[in-house]
Amino acid sequence: MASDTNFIEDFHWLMDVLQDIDVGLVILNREFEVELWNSFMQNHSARMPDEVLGHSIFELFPELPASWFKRKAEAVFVLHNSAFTTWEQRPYLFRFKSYRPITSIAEYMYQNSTVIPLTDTRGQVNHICLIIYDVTEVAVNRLQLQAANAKLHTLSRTDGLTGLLNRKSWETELHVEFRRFQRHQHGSSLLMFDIDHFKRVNDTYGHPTGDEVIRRTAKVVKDALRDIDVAGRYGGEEFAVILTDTDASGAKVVAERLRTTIEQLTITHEGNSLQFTISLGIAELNPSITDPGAWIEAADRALYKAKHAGRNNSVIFSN
Ligand SMILES: Nc1nc2c(ncn2[C@@H]2O[C@H](COP(=O)(O)OP(=O)(O)OP(=O)(O)O)[C@@H](O)[C@H]2O)c(=O)[nH]1
Repeated sequence: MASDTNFIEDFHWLMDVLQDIDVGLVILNREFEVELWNSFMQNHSARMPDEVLGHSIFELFPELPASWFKRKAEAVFVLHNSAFTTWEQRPYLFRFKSYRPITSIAEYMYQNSTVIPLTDTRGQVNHICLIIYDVTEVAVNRLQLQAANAKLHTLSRTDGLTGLLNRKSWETELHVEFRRFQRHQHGSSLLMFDIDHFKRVNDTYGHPTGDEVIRRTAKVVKDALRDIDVAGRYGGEEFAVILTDTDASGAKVVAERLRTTIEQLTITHEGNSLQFTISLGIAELNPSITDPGAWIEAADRALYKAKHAGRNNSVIFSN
């Protein structure tokens, strides 16, 4: 008799603990009807046990992917092994709102979950227990770190003033394009251009206006190019563009479009109003260009010719 009383007391204590524990506990039968619903589940779903007990979990929570969950649960019923799902595989099983203050960026509670088999006195598994862990803090920290790393990666590749690729990452792209040419021998051209008499812009209007001229030039480049073209800020007021699948005559069309757009641009900055021009050099890749450095040199030589021919024009490289 005493041991019966102890057993009942132990059982009640155990139930109290399970009710109040800070993880979600749900017991389901073979029909996926809820047989236990602890206070964690109650609080986060705002559904009382009498609303859920005896009802199918899929009818109660349509967001729970039924066929996926049944497959997972079936393995637990049959093999008697536990199954684990992380928030990275599925952010949540139950769409509970996230209330934690530090996690304002998480609208919903991120969850890990385990499904464990419940063996009866005959050694059979006719019930499973679904355990839900709130891992919102871990998930949000991880996601913030990933976002910060992605941002850092982008920042390390781009030029702060213009948002174009910086010289180092642009040169990496040039090497990639050069290797692609060696394999496929497709047409590919390099455009290098430089703002004419830029020193005068700085000297006349000041450095901030000079910076604005560089920024606006970069914007013209971004607006004028196709997504596959790769533009970079090569130096102070020098820009470089890889025009993929473009021969010299195609590159000349792009160059002239850039040149005339910039020629027609009027920049107004800090009370200054000014116009400016650019000079461009074009070099189409051909088998006599044996490395990326020689390709840049060819475009640079064409640019030099454009400068010496009076500026505000574009020149195609020829030996
Ligand atoms: N405002 C500003 N000026 C820069 C920046 N980077 C380089 N410069 C200036 O750009 C000027 C380049 O002058 P030069 O190389 O003599 O060429 P230029 O005056 O454009 O003359 P040409 O190229 O021969 O037409 C220098 O005065 C640099 O100080 C920058 O980020 N911002």
